[in-house]
Amino acid sequence: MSKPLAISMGEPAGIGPDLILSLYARRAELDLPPFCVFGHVEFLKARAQRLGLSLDIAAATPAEAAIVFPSALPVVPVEGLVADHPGKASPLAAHAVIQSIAGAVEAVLSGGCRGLVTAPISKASLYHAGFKHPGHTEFLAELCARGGVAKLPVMMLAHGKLRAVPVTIHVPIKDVPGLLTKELIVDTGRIVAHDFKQRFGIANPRIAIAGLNPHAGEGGAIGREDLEIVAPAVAELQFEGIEAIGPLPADTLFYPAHWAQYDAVLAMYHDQALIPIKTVAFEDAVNLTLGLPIVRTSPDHGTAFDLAGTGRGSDKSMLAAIRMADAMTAQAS
Ligand SMILES: NC(=O)c1ccc[n+]([C@@H]2O[C@H](COP(=O)([O-])OP(=O)(O)OC[C@H]3O[C@@H](n4cnc5c(N)ncnc54)[C@H](O)[C@@H]3O)[C@@H](O)[C@H]2O)c1
Ligand SMILES: N[C@H](C(=O)O)[C@H](O)COP(=O)(O)O
Repeated sequence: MSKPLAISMGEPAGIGPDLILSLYARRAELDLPPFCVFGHVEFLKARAQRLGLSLDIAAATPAEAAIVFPSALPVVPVEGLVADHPGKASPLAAHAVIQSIAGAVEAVLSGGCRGLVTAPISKASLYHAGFKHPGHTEFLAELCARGGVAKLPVMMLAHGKLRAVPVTIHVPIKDVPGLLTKELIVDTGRIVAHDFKQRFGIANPRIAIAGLNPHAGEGGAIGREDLEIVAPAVAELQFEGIEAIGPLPADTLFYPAHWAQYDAVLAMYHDQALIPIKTVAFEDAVNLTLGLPIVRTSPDHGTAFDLAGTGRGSDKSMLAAIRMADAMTAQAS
């Protein structure tokens, strides 16, 4: 019997539980691999009823999940309070949201599950409850840390061959130039090269590296970071044998004939990477974390509070996240 994927339930007031339930309802038609949700049985039953989905939902351990999956949605119970109030996020749910992620990660690290798919969290609600991490990406690095030392987590959004990696992630835009260092770009490029080889079978990925400033600084006339930080990082990666190209002007990097020459684009900040891919592939792109000892995928969208509990949200990106995690961990099933 194959090992299940672990799915964290995400923000209970958001769209994540809806997508998990609607995909589970179509498991046979979609030929889905077995998965278990780290969450609350009663909450998921209430949401399924609200959505008009007639499903069996049962508490299970990861070891039982693959057997239970054909007849009932397996739920690994987590601690904490969760109520079915779509669109109305409460910091009271934060403990359960965090326990869901932590439990799912532990199940993958211990070998009970083969990969992690996370449903969207409400970052503002978690911050309000004292959560210290900017998002999943950074929290996962801490959960996977060995010997107290967390590795650099790398965010990548992917749709087909279009893959974009922000070097700085969840930070204020005013802080980006100060946080951008040659070492950070080189470390990110190394992790991308390593994980492409290990997880995607691409031995020598071509990595385009965007400039920070308009026109990649125009020879230093429009900001010096491209000359003094990005270009030396590209040179260092090339010296190490990694096919890095740049700094390239970011505004023209994402027209199809351009990015299609590369396996990944390293962008200097969050929106430089995410706007192009969410613009062309919002319903289909997947968010992955590289640099971890586990496979983690997620849909590319957030909690969509305006759609939670309505059944009108698209489950395509969540489906793509499950399929990608399944494909990346097939050998472990
Ligand atoms: N992986 C994650 O955990 C993750 C990812 C992105 C955003 N977020 C969080 O989600 C919250 C809301 O963020 P936001 O409003 O910027 O982005 P959002 O993606 O939740 O919503 C943006 C717009 O896209 C629509 N949308 C989102 N998902 C959809 C779907 N599946 N089908 C149809 N339409 C959909 C929404 O209705 C809304 O109009 C924030 O707290 C943010 O931090 C979490
Ligand atoms: N930056 C991501 C996005 O907009 O899609 C999102 O915030 C998710 O980040 P985490 O996976 O770190 O929660």
